[in-house]
Amino acid sequence: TSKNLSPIEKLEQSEPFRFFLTTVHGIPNIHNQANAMSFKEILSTQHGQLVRSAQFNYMFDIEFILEQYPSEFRLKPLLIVYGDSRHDNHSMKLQSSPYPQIELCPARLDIPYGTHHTKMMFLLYETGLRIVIHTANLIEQDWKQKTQGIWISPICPKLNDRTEECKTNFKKDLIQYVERYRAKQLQFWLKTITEHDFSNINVHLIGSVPGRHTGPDMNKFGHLKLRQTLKTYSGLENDAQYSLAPIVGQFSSIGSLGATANSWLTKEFLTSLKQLSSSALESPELKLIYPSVENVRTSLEGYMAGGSLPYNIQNAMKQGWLVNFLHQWKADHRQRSRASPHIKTYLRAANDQYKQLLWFLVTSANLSKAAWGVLEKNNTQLMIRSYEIGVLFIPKQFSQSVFSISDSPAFPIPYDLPPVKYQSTDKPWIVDVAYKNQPDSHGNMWDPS
Ligand SMILES: O=C(O)c1c[nH]c2c(-c3ccccc3)cccc2c1=O
Repeated sequence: TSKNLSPIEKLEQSEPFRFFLTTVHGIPNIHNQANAMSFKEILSTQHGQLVRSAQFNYMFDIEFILEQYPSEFRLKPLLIVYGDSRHDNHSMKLQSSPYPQIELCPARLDIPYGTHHTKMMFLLYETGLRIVIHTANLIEQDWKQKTQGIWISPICPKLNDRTEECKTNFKKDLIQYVERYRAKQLQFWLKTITEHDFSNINVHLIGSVPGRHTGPDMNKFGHLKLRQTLKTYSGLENDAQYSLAPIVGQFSSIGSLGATANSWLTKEFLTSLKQLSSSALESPELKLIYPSVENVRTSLEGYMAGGSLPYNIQNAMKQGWLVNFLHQWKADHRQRSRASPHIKTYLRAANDQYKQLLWFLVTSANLSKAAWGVLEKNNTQLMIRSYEIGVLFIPKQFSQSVFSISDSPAFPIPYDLPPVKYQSTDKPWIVDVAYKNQPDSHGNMWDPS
C-alpha cells in the first residue's frame, strides 16, 4: 500500500519539468500520484500564505472555483479574466455579484469568432509569485475524468537588487502577453510580475493574442512565435539528422483548415513546427491525435466526454483529407486511455522510435487558424482570433540534447508513443451528429438534435 503523496512531495518529484496531468476519479490511486495534481492540490495551504490570485479562463463556475480554494483563502482578492463575448457577458456579472472579493476583467475580442481560451493562474504568496499554465476550464467536469495538462512554476521570489537573467525570456514574454489586454484590472499583476525574480524558469512562453500582427510583432505570437523560439533556442537548425524526425499534434477540437492539407496545415503550420527552413526537400511525418468515436464511447464519461470535443460536422465535411492524419487517443502507460483528452500538446520525436523528444509543448491551442494564426497579405501579417497560452520545453534549457521518455529524468509524456492510427472502421468524434448504434460506457446514446 504505497502512501499518497502530498502536493509538496508531488512538486518536488516533478522536477525539473513540473508538468502534471489532472487527477482522474475512477482510476487506481497510484496513477494519481507522480506527475498528477488536482485543482485543490494546486491551491493547497502547503504552498504558503496566499495573498491574492487571478484566474484566466474560458468557462467558469464561481461556486466550484471558490470551493477549490482552502477556506482561509476564499475571501482573498480574486481577479477573473474572461472573454468579453458579445452575447452573454452578463453571466459573469451575475455569478460573481454575491462575492465582493471577486473583480472581473473582460478580455477584448475585437475579431469575430475569437475566444479567450487562455487558462492561467497567478498565485501571489507572501513568499513570492507562482504562475500556473494549464488546459482545464474552471468547471467541475473539466477536473474530474479527463486528461488535462498543468505546468506549475516555482514560487518566484521578490526581486532584490540582484539583477536576474531569465534564460528563456519567459518574464518579458509574459509581460508582453499580459500588456496586450490593455486592461486596467491587470496593472497590479503587470507590476507584480516585474517585481519578481523569474531566473529559475526553464520553459518558453508561447502565447496568442487577437490581432493582425505585422512587422516586429509577427514573431511575437502564434505559430510564428513557436517557429522563432525553436529557431533561436532548439539548436536543431542545421542538424540534418533530424530533418525527418516525426512531429505529433494532439488536441480536443479542430477548426476549418481548408480544402487540402496544403492550404494551411502542412504548408504554414507544419513549417513552423519543423522550424527547419522550408527548403528541406521532403517533410517530416505529421501525426495528429484526436479521439475517435470509439475512444469517446468507451471513455469514463461516455458520449458526454464528446461535449468537450466540439469538432463540428460543418468543418469535418469540408476536410475529409484530415482523417488520414488521425490517430487514436491512447494513454495506457498513464492509465488514462479512458480519460478523454482536453489537453493540447505538440511534440517532435528524435526519430521514428519515439524514445526521445526534441521538444514538447503543452498549450490551450487547438488545431485551428483562430488559435495559431494564419498568414495574410502575402505573408506580411499573421491574423490571430483568440487568446491562447502554453509552455515549450526544450532539452537545452535542461542541459540535455534530447528528452528521454524512459531514462531519468524521464519527460512525463501524457499519452502512448508511437501514436496508433485509426482503424479502418474508426471515425473522428463529431459533436453534432447522433451516435445511436452502440450505447456508451453508461448505457447511453448520443443524440444532439
Ligand atoms: O476553452 C475550451 O477548452 C473550450 C472552448 N470551447 C468549447 C465549446 C464551444 C465550441 C464552439 C463554440 C462555443 C463553445 C464547447 C465545449 C467545450 C469547449 C471548450 O472546452
